[in-house]
Amino acid sequence: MSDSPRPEIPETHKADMIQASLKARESSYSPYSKFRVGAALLTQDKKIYTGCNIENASFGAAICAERTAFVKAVSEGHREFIGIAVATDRADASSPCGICRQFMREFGPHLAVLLVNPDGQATPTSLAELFPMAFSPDDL
Ligand SMILES: O=c1ccn([C@H]2C[C@H](O)[C@@H](CO)O2)c(=O)[nH]1
Repeated sequence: MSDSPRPEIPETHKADMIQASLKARESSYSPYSKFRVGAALLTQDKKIYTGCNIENASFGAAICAERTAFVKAVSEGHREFIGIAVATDRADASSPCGICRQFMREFGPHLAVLLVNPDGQATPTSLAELFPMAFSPDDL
């Protein structure tokens, strides 16, 4: 692990990111788990892409909110990101799954992560903290 300071979402965008993640959560298609997740991803040039989890009758075909947001942003030409806010219905918030951590790591280790609860309270962390010693493009 590196000793570099934790990356942060700029104060100018924090409230918008929190609100965008909570709003994206409302689009969650989660009839099976009933676990709603919304994500808001901030690109280097300060655009916000949102995503929600989208489940499927073939359970393994579900996609998480974080990856939905990344897929939308990358497919619009973005490759560099500042941070992501992730909102769930849990009062103590919850943390991105392992597949999403790997997916996010592809686009760099310096990602700020905000874990948002339904009241909009946000716990700051980072991808480096959530996913130390990751397998990354540098390994290939
Ligand atoms: O980081 C995560 C973890 C889970 N989910 C979704 C997948 C599934 O629809 C539901 C329950 O696992 O939550 C996300 O969107 N992001």
